[in-house]
Amino acid sequence: MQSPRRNAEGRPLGTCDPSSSGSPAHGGGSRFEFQSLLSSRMPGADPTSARLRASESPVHRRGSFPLAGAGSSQALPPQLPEEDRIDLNPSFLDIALRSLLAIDLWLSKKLGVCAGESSSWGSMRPLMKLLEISGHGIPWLLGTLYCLSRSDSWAGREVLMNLLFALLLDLLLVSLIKGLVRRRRPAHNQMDMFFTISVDKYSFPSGHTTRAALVSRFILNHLVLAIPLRVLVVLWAFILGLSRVMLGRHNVTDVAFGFFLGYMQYSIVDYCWLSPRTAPVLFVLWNQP
Ligand SMILES: CC(C)=CCC/C(C)=C/COP(=O)(O)O
Repeated sequence: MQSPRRNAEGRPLGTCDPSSSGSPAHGGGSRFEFQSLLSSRMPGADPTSARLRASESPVHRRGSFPLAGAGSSQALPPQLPEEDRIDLNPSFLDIALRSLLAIDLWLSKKLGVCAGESSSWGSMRPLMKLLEISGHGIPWLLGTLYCLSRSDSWAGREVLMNLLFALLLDLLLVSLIKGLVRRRRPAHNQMDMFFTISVDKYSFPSGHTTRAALVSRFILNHLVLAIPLRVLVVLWAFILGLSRVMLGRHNVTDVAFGFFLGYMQYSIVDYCWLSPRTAPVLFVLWNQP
């Protein structure tokens, strides 16, 4: 007759010491059999596979599986780095943020209909890229500098000087936040943007969107425009933001925060408004009509 299989302490599997035998508290019956099967291997018999099992199990990741330490401190699984552990007790805020992130990724993928030539709206891609150029920093900076050099009125120079300040502030803040947050662009994005700087490999926030919100608020406040043109300016900013997601350049939250940041940046510019009275040096330097 075949002899029963034994655990590391020499006890046949399916039995245990008298103090724990059959007690539900100690996991009697078949559950005990499972436990003794584990313990027959774990405490020193095969430390390598014990460690492997420990790292595979989410319970072991918490370092709280009772059998792991049974009888020997050597058998305790190694503590994993914090980021590798599964948090079994997340806070409400944690759950809310993770859900928002999941919705953001899902929606951004769904809306990324011009992300490639073969995408469902791939034929619209050239139009979206035209919109992209309309919100790029280079044409706005060069255009403002050109107008500043051609302006022959104090009022015009003051407005353009502040637009230049706004554009530079925007570049600075967006680069700073992109460098701090370091959120990668969506996986479906093709990195074929014209003239980017190093932080532009990151996506949060959308620089085109901050510029669109900032510039459109600036224009609405400092240019006298007919109503249809004012509507056009707002539409341009909105469609430019949307096109960032459609092109696959950004997630929805990058664009939403971009609108918010651009809007707030205008408030900063308005608060620090440069004029011949507040910044005389700047205006004297540019006083060559
Ligand atoms: C180098 C200059 C002057 C501007 C860079 C403009 C640019 C490529 C920004 C990235 O925008 P998104 O964050 O919307 O992709």
